[in-house]
Amino acid sequence: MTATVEAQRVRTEAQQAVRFDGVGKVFGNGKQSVVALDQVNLQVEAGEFVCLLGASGCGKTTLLNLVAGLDNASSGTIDLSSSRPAVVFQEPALMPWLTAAGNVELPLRMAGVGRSERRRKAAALLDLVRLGGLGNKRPHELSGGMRQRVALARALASTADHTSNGDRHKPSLLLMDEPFSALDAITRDVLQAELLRIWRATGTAILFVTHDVREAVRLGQRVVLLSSRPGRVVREWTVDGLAGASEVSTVDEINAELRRVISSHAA
Ligand SMILES: Nc1ncnc2c1ncn2[C@@H]1O[C@H](COP(=O)(O)OP(=O)(O)OP(=O)(O)O)[C@@H](O)[C@H]1O
Repeated sequence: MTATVEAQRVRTEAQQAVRFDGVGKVFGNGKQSVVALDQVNLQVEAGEFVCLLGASGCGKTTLLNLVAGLDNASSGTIDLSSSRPAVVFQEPALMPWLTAAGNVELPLRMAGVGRSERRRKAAALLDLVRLGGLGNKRPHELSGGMRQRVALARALASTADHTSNGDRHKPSLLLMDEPFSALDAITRDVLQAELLRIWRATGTAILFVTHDVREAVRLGQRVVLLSSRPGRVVREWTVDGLAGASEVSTVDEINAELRRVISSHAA
């Protein structure tokens, strides 16, 4: 009986990667204060791919920072059931003095993974992002798209359940903050397809911030729209498996809603 309850508890925990209840974030005090987020309610299931969309300054990055533990919420609760989330930023932010493999190994080293295991895992992750054989290159020897692949492999190393500290039942969570927006259109298109392949291969949950409605609909299973400041969830769409005319009409609908949100803020 106890074992069943325990199994149920683990399963329930594993079904959600992160949950926000009434989350608010205020920067500063008094008249100078900025309410970045207000009463955000959102849940990302284990293994789910959610895209967060909103106008510039609506609090998307703030929200990711709260999940990543880079900042604290002013109100509400964030229930993080995943192993330590990893963030992929617009800029890959690799250590220039380390090789690609060295960059991927870094979070493994910090997690206390032994040397030979680190090497093995870093090589496997570089293979996963199709950089097998380039592990000895330094960041300046790689293209922008390749550097972002290394950053993705490093994030996967950081969030993967490779430790023996009891995180075994926890889902992994990847936070991505406009990771492809600095890339040219062709590279972006290729990396979007790669990210979908990697998401399916790893089963990690992804919370992906973007300004780009097409990107959100192409990648996400669910698209969540935040209002302009303060950011609050105004609407969401299930976009899993959309194609052809229904994909086009959903993109149009989300674009119209995004424009409405932006203009209501400007008014
Ligand atoms: N450290 C901070 N101190 C004060 N205000 C901040 C701070 N960080 C963010 N803000 C403000 O909070 C609001 C939300 O910022 P945030 O960067 O989260 O928006 P965003 O949706 O990610 O924007 P963008 O799409 O342009 O990157 C903005 O008005 C911003 O100026």
